[in-house]
Amino acid sequence: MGVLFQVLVFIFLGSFLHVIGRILFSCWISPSRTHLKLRKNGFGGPTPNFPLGNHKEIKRISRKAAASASSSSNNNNINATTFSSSGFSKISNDIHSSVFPYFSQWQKSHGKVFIYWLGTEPFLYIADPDFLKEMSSGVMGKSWGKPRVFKHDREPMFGNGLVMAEGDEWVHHRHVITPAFSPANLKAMSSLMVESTTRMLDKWTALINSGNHEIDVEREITATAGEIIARASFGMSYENGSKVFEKLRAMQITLFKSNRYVGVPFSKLISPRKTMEAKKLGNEIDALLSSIIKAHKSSNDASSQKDLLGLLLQEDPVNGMSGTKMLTTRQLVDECKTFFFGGHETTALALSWTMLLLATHPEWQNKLREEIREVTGDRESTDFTKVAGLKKMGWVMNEVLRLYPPSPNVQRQAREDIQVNELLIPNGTNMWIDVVAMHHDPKLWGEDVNEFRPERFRDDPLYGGCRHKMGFLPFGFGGRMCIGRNLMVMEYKTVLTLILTRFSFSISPAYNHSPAIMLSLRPANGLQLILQPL
Ligand code: HEM
Repeated sequence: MGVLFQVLVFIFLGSFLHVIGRILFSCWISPSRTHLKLRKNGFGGPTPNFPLGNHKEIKRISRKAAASASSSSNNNNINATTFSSSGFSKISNDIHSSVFPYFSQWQKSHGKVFIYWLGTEPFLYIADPDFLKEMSSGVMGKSWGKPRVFKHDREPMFGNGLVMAEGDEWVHHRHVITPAFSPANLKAMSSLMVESTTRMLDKWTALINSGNHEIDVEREITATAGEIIARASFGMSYENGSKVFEKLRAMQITLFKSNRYVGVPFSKLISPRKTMEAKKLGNEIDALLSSIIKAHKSSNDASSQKDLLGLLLQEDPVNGMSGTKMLTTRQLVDECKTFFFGGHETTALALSWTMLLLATHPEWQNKLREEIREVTGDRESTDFTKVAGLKKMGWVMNEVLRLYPPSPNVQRQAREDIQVNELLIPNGTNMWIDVVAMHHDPKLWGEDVNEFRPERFRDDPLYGGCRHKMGFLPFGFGGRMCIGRNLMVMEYKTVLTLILTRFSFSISPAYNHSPAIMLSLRPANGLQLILQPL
């Protein structure tokens, strides 16, 4: 008995010490090593504290910025929307210091490349396109990882879908999914886009006819983009699409609206209710999507073969494998979540910010209407190829993506040591690429950087005259660049064409200009516009 007891105590103590050792290694020794190697390169940064890293400072600076924004707003100052007696309104597009106040402040003392800490995870902050180019030039898409700390945090939302997959698994998924975005497949989705948008616009007309001219267009467009992605990508009915959409939205709010301590060990225990809630929503969404996939597999409906899910389930013509073998049901569920989320919110935000900027620049509303008339020939035409040829609309789109990039940052984690000239970025380094900072950098864009000037893209349609090719990254960079960008462009042009041919719009006095980050860059209080039928 005595010996058995001693053995049990020994095993218990051994396991306990093993667990403590592992925690110490992953929370302290390994990140400190990475940090030391990075410091050796001469990178500076704010001083971290164990175990919160720079979270405290981030919160303090954010609180201060919010307080000063609210007092400026009361004084009709920097971020406020201002109205003159004629009703003309003006907004400030100088948003970096309000959406990322801590980065903006740290940049002043530490430059455009520095180290900061989220909990026990060191991050290399990058807002220098030259450094980014040097760092990424020799690295293939499949060699980049995504920060494990975010994967963990966002697991209920994306699972291990394409956004999060790595290595050979990422190559396989990207290879299977890419053909689904071919021009022919996109064309087939175009009529669904027109249908869903027309339904939304008919609702707007009904609201206006009942005397309500003020509409929160962000809410409306987000719901419609959700419907479009649900129908076009997965052949979901409007009802099923709405169910998934509502649950994903609830999960996003649960995960990203509250104060979070990403990277802090055991941080999920700080708010167990939220963690449980996100997990429960995640399971419900998975169950719903599994049943949709099952129904899809047994469906003989020809139209369901053409949507994204249908294409993923089709036979591989070369290897004769069915999609079920190409991707497992678990993988399909994760891809559905990834596309549903990544595919509607970003596009809806691009359209919403466009509505805001066009509301404050009525001359551009007119220019676009004129172009639509010239290119499409008649008011109601949304012909896929004609809409694709709307050049000025393309400039407007790029300028909006520059000023208000829906994906405000891009992340990477090194999966091998990376040499940048004489510097070494060690394997495991997390990277945070600040897209908002680069898109608002006067050194890259000139002194008019915060002005809405779509004509920047007239002579340089890809980079808008940016002084560095890596300075304009609305869709990311390299092999991991957004797979849905062509779908987005088509949806953007189709929806905007339909809106502009039916309505003119201006900002409502109810609108409060507060761009904020909730994973994406969004208007914190919706986007209220006053609409007039044409
Ligand atoms: C305005 C609209 C959009 C914006 C601003 C946007 C932006 C981005 C960005 C910044 C990335 C990360 C790229 C990187 O890491 O280098 C990305 C990746 C991705 N996007 Fe988009 N996106 C948009 C629309 C869409 C649409 C419509 C879909 C799908 C229907 C989509 C699906 C994806 C997927 C699956 C990835 C992961 C690609 C990979 O890692 O291989 N996105 N997007």
